[in-house]
Amino acid sequence: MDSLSARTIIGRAAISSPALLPPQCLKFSVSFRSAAAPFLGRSAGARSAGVGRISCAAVSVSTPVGGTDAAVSSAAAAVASKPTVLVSEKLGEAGLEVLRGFANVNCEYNLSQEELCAKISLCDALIVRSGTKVSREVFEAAKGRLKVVGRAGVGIDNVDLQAATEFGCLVVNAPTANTVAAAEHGIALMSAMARNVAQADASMKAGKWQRNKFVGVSLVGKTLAVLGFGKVGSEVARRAKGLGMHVITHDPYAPADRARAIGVELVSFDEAIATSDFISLHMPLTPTTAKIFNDETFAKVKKGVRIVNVARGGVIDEDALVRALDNGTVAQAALDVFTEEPPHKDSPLVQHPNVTVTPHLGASTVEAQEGVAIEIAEAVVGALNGELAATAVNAPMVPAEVLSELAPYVVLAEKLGRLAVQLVAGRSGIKGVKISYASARNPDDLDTRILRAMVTKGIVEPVSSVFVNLVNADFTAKQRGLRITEERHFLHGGNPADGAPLESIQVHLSHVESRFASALSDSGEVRVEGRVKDGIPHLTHVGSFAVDVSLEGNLILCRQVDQPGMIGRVGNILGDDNVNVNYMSVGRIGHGQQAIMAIGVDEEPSKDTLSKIGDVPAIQEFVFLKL
Ligand SMILES: NC(=O)c1ccc[n+]([C@@H]2O[C@H](COP(=O)([O-])OP(=O)(O)OC[C@H]3O[C@@H](n4cnc5c(N)ncnc54)[C@H](O)[C@@H]3O)[C@@H](O)[C@H]2O)c1
Ligand SMILES: O=C(O)[C@H](O)COP(=O)(O)O
Repeated sequence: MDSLSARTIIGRAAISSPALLPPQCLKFSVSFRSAAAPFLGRSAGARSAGVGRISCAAVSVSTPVGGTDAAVSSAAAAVASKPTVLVSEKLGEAGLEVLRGFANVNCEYNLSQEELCAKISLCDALIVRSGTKVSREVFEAAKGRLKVVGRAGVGIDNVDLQAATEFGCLVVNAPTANTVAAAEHGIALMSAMARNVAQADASMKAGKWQRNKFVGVSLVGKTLAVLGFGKVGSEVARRAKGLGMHVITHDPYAPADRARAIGVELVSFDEAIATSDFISLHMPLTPTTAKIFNDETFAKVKKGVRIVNVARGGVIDEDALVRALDNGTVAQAALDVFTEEPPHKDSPLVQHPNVTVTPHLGASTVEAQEGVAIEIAEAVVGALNGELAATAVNAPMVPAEVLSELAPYVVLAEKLGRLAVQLVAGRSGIKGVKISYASARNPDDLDTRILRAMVTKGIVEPVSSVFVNLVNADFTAKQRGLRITEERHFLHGGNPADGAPLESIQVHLSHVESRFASALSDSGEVRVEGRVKDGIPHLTHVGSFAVDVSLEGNLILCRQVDQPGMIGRVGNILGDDNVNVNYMSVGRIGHGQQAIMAIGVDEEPSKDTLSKIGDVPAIQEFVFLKL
């Protein structure tokens, strides 16, 4: 019988029958449902470690042959006071040591989904890598006991965050410790691909000596496009420069000076893919980057390009890549990640002679795994102790009454952040963010932490793999070089007791270029303002223009010369594409002068429909924004 499938009772140890076990190793299991306070609470006895030997197999205690009942129950009490952590994938020893100093640790690898569900209600924390699916069923099966899921790595696409939040379970990750390992693997794959190392190795092991067949290409002097200039991408760029490559990068949200600092030029996506000999992918998998490499993109690359992917399989349409390899558009590919992992063994991509593959090894170095293990173990222990986790990825913590009052403003703040970031032109980068709140409340009575966090979330999430909440918002902003300032405008004359907590929120992004020039204020910053009307967030200003559109669905902003018939023309174009308009407003400078039309739409218009809107002669500029 293993320790986690043993009978559980709350608050005291349930000792399994000695008759079923060797007398030297009595096993028992306990539940800590009461040990964790509301937010993962502080478990008082958790640090007072043990009587007896507590092994990696969690709640396993040895007692000498003939040990007294008192000794057994004393050991039981010590174990009962510790939380239980299930580690479901291989974790570095140093991290296990940190965990063992605090908790009963159970390492059980390769669990099926059913086995994981069967054990989880006996665990306070679960630590995984990318191979364990922490689905809604797992949270349901935990029956409220699971307090923390620790992801020993960056990507948390294998954890159902929505379910975690619903079940009050904090999710933490280890975002930095495997950066260098991933970058090194990218460089290793690029070099191995260019020199046919894997193919030549297989050929020799098959008894052949094919020197002419495996002539490679050189890296020196070649152009490498790094797509995604975050933690891993910038380390790849640095290393590639050391190999004598000309490195360019595309990252719509990376500050230009960070790229300049290491001698890398920021270019547009089309320029990057059209001019490079090698492409290395380092962006997160988001709705925008999903299948960003597809038939259309491959048609624009330099013929014979070589592609490396150590990011996420889903950023490439794998069928399109096979076609591009077959017709020579792409000469070679080196892939560490796949849409489905593991991929089918007969996958035409994996079996393609011009493709080099590794089974998601980017983070798999001894050093990275030790680093990740320590990082995640400390985060999990801190969280079980009720401390704020800097790498938390879900679960905002705000008193219920504050949350309920601010609820519609929380939505407004996130949507304003989302709008603002989408209005920024590709290459200008974002550094300064100013949030202005107008309110009749005494500034001391207004807790804006969650609003600031939500603006940060709106700005960061659409463009990265980072998940932002109240816990990690400031940390994330700082890490990404965002300087967020807040300003409060006290509205005299209002009655704070009767009124809403806020009149309006403005988000300003300074020193950026905009995709929609009208979003720039007189002082040259992207500016959007919103209010809550009847509980619904509305956009009320874009740049210097007043508009009024509810922030639901998606948004089209058009600047045009004020003239009759514009609403009808654009409405008809959208109607022809079955796109439902849910809200529309026009704000203008003066009669017959410039005006801005803000159109809320339920569906996403096709490219063709958007270009028809752009073709309306009176429309000077327009932009489609996802809320
Ligand atoms: N293979 C592995 O084992 C392994 C290891 C570590 C990380 N990863 C993956 O690598 C990726 C990058 O990780 P990171 O830690 O550098 O993340 P990061 O958040 O530091 O960097 C991602 C960068 O991509 C940029 N970006 C977002 N949308 C983009 C777009 N449309 N085009 C170009 N750039 C865009 C962001 O601005 C950001 O700078 C993630 O997908 C991560 O899961 C894989
Ligand atoms: O997102 C990550 O950190 C990497 O993809 C590594 O995943 P792994 O921990 O399963 O190796």
